[in-house]
Amino acid sequence: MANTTGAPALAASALTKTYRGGRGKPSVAALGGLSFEAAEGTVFGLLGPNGAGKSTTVKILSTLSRADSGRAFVAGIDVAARPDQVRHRIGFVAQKQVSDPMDTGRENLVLAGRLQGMAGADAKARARELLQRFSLDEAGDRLVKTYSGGMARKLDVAIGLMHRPAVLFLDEPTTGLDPEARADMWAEIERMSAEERMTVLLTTHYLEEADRLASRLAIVDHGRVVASGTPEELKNELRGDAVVVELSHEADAPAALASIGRLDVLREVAASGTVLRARADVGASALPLALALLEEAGIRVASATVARPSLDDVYLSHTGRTFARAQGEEL
Ligand SMILES: Nc1ncnc2c1ncn2[C@@H]1O[C@H](COP(=O)(O)OP(=O)(O)OP(=O)(O)O)[C@@H](O)[C@H]1O
Repeated sequence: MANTTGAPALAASALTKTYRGGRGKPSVAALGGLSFEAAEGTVFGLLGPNGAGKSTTVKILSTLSRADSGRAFVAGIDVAARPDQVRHRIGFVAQKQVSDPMDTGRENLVLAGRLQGMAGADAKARARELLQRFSLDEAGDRLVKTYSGGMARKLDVAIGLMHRPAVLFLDEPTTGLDPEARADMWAEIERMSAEERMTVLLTTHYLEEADRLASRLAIVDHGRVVASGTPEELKNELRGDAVVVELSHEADAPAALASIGRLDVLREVAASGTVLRARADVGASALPLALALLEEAGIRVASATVARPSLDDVYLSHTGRTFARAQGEEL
């Protein structure tokens, strides 16, 4: 279903949402004025640690939940005012498995198509096409309970695609998959977005996944977008190289910070556990100076690297903490 309005495929504007506690539990402010726009035909990534507010945003955009304030649009249609119109245009692949393990893959697909109002022959043809596309054609007539985790996840994505949605929501599509199944899913998502010419909203807490798949992304932290752009733009915002030094002992971190903090070739020096991070215009010449100072102070170093900025550095520069640490805080 093409979007002929010229509006962005997806738009969220100043969304807020607080989950009321009840029974003595405190309220949780999940979204605190979240805004972004995604252009038609692109993969847009919402990247953030667990609890950042990604799923809440997806639920609001896909009409499953209502915002307390702010507005959300799919293909220019207000999701709160016209949820039925929005539902026809979207596919939603939730974190939990939706397929019935006691049916075959093909039966699951055909049923999903019929529930979406497709005629029987059309649903069967589309099921055949999607089983082939996701390399599930040989497994298509087996019960889903015999599928691997990666196969079941691909079937869930295919179910979301049955009615040819204009926008597909993929909520954490590779969580729980092993590295091989994850790489396979990435290749499928890339192929799918190219072939189906759909807009995909991908939520993920994997930096590598966002970097690889999203043409644009918004980094979400505590219910707000803290940075957005293409992965390259976000990384280019950070001038210079990342210098990373891992200490042998976390107890040395304060002394190490004080020591290398004196170097004026280093900026944004920060410690997180045993890891010290800083930025330098020329990392390769700043690193030996830093190591010399640490040695002078009697501080043992486990490893040291110089790298081009990563999305982790972008996250750190906007939130003051590393992605891994933010992830840990929420678990
Ligand atoms: N139904 C609910 N009731 C109460 N609190 C909720 C509910 N759903 C989410 N929350 C809270 O709202 C905040 C945002 O959660 P949300 O699921 O949107 O984050 P997320 O970024 O998608 O994380 P995850 O990757 O773990 O799903 C979290 O603090 C979470 O605990």
